[in-house]
Amino acid sequence: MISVEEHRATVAELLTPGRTATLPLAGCAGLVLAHDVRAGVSLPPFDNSAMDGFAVRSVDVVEATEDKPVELPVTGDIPAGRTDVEPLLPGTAHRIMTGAPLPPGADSVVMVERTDAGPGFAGGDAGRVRVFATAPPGTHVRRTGEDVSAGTVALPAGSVLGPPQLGLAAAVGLDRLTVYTPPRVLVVSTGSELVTAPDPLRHGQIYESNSIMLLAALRALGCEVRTLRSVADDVGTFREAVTAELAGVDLVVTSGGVSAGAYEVVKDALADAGVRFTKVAMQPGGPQGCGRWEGVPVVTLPGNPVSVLVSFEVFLRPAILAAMGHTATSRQRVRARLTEDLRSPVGKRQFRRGWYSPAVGAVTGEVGPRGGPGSHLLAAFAQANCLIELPEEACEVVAGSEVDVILL
Ligand SMILES: Nc1nc2c(c(=O)[nH]1)N[C@H]1C(S)=C(S)[C@@H](COP(=O)(O)OP(=O)(O)OC[C@H]3O[C@@H](n4cnc5c(N)ncnc54)[C@H](O)[C@@H]3O)O[C@H]1N2
Ligand code: MOO
Repeated sequence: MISVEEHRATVAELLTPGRTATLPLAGCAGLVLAHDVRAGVSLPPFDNSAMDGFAVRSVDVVEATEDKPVELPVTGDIPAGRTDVEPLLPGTAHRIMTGAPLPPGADSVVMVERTDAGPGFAGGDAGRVRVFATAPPGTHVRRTGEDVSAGTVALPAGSVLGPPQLGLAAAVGLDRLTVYTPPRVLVVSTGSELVTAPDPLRHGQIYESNSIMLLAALRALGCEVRTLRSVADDVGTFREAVTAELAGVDLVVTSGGVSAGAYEVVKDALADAGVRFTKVAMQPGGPQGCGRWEGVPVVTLPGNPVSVLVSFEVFLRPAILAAMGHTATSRQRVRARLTEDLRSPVGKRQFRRGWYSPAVGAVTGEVGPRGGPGSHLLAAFAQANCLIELPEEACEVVAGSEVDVILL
């Protein structure tokens, strides 16, 4: 029997390093940047106005007050996007809009509300403006390079490309980025008892559910997923079905057929072909395997539905995130007070499904189990928002004690 950490490390090794690709920005959301990205332009690229108003020389309005406004002739109009801005002569003002380039000679902006033009430039005399307030140098001016300087690293390698990171890439003039691409995964559910809905069930058959769980979990990480939903417990059939789908696949994930029975199709097909089968000291998810088959990484999960999803959380999710360049690969963990007594097998780490209620003020959060330890209890998992992790040495954990909780 190997430890959770040993198997986690073996699975992680199998999946690194990740592939990279240069993709249009729209295809990069949620992915991780593979190289440093330097800004091709400064942000802002030019000194510009932060307000709708009038570009002035600060010295010209140094005496302006509500009672004694300074009146200036308006000799220019600068909407955003204007590229041929004339210099501002001393003793004059230019109408200027937010984002428009500051005219040479101007060093500040008076917002329109501080003039007789008023909001929307609806009032006053279009040829002249009365300014009611001073505008010391730099007032409402957004300086060139204040946000990013051209040539500097705007986004370091390893950045997770969420909305602000992608916005920044676009703002510095990039249309594509080199990112770690998510693995393309083939999910294979094995079991001669499996039927896919809406076909009718005969006694002894069950509806196949593992592949959709794995598909959802993998897609949530950004993976491309294909599924084989019910491959019979026959070595020849299994090999043929999987081989036919292997082209372009970076990872095969199977469920079922790995324990100690007589029809363990995954074990029988792959044990002599490069996949190592082991027992991990955990519950659920004890029987596990991983290795390469025809050069493609394969991770074999036990068939019980809860075991599948717990195994995904414990082994596959961190390994896939790491292969995608993420450094934060763990779920958020918290300590919480247990609301019920729990029993756990000594020598195995137990992952119980639970419901976590967050801390309120100084009181620690609470967690209660959802369903028993059985790895067939999928309905209970569907009511859970966390896993309660009970260590190998735990045996009886009494209500009120603090336990580790993994937030899903
Ligand atoms: N003698 C022993 N028996 C078992 C052991 C053991 O150590 N010694 N381990 C038990 C544990 S723990 C697990 S977990 C299971 C794992 O068995 P397999 O990986 O071989 O899985 P199967 O037998 O194929 O299936 C187990 C269970 O899950 C259902 N199943 C399978 N695939 C699906 C699917 N795609 N959708 C829905 N349900 C599925 C299947 O019908 C079985 O009920 O072995 C224990 N036995
Ligand atoms: O190891 Mo099994 O996954 O307990 O049901």
